[in-house]
Amino acid sequence: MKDNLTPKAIVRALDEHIIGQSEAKKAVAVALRNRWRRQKLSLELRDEVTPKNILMIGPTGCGKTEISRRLAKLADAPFVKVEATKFTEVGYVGRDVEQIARDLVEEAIRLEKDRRRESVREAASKAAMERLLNALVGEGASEATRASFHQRITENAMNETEVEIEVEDTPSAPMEIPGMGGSVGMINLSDIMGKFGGPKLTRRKMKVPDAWDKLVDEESEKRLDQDDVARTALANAETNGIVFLDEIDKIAVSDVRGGSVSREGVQRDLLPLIEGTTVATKYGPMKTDHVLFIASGAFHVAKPSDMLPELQGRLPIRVELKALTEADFVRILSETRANLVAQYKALLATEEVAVEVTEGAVTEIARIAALVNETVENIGARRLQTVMEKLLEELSFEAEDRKGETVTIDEAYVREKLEGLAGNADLSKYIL
Ligand SMILES: Nc1ncnc2c1ncn2[C@@H]1O[C@H](COP(=O)(O)OP(=O)(O)OP(=O)(O)O)[C@@H](O)[C@H]1O
Repeated sequence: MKDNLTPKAIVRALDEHIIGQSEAKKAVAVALRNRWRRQKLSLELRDEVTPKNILMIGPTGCGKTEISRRLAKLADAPFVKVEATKFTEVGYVGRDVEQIARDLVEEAIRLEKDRRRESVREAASKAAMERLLNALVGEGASEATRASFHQRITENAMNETEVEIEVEDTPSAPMEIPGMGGSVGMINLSDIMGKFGGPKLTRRKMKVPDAWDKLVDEESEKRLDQDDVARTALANAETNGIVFLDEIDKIAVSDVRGGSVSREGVQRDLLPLIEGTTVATKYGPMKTDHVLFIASGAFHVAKPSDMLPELQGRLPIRVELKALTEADFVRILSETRANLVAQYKALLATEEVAVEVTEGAVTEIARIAALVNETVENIGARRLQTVMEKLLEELSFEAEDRKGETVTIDEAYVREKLEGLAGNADLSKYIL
């Protein structure tokens, strides 16, 4: 983690994307900084300092996931989101919660590979191009022919051409080893194959751009030190991993139909993971002691005190997030980086349609989104997405006929497209 990511710097960075919710931002910023601080301690003390996990309480669509995801991105930390209710489904067995740790490691592997691919990209691209050219013109072709095909490929002139290349067989779905139960026994067939005489090769026909991607991928993989990737990723998951446990309130409440046992069961199963345990993964054992858990829920029905006392104790930091208001919606649409308005503008600009959205239009969009949330169902800022999509539906479809035009979206435009829908609860239920 970068030294300059102080709590204040983290909050500032989050402010660029998320409106309000300052209490939650502060809490996650401190939690993240504490990890950096922990790394500075003596080994003896370092082991004693465990993360202070966070419980976020707030209605749907108010920024709980977004804050956590952005935090992880900022820190380059492996992040997984899990719905706690997933484990109450039929067929659930206690050990399934360990899959969370395995997913975290997989995510860490993905991050680590992405990071390292950059350094092998040049060599991998070169080798991939050689293989692609061999497949297209044969190994014996003259330098001139190769050069001419090379140029056509890079100029996208061969995007529709099909080519047959020899590639590693992509692994089929993981195979379960009978008797080992749950996902512990999930072993990838290709992992076994890899251990016995290298991967299987097959010939496959595909379009040139797909072949290119596949070959670059293979050539990059070859150049990565897989053992070192696994070692680094495992350590990264252990010290920097963040798990977002959504809908924790849904497993806290008792169920009159007898679901309470399994819900309490899930809480019990989650406990060791949060307290710190060692989970077997395909890259080696992973300790969960220092993983940061952010649990979240609306807690409309259940209260945090309905959770098992041990679990409550493991989520010592409580923050409340507020429901978003019409004024927040205006700010989300105009102040956040890469906001929805900017996104639609950029998308339509690719078709040479210039879109201008007036301040009045933004206010009106926010008003309608808040109105529909109030009359139909409050889904928070997610409503902005459905409203914006509806507003621009027609223009998005007809863009090809409006090349070169500038379209101004003002208050009247928004009213014309949306007012009838917003005023009618039945209609907006289906359409907005
Ligand atoms: N405070 C906010 N500022 C900016 N955008 C927000 C804010 N809250 C939510 N959003 C946007 O709304 C969408 C949904 O938000 P998010 O995923 O954080 O919901 P949530 O609070 O985690 O709800 P749930 O518990 O239902 O998952 C995201 O696309 C996010 O960008």
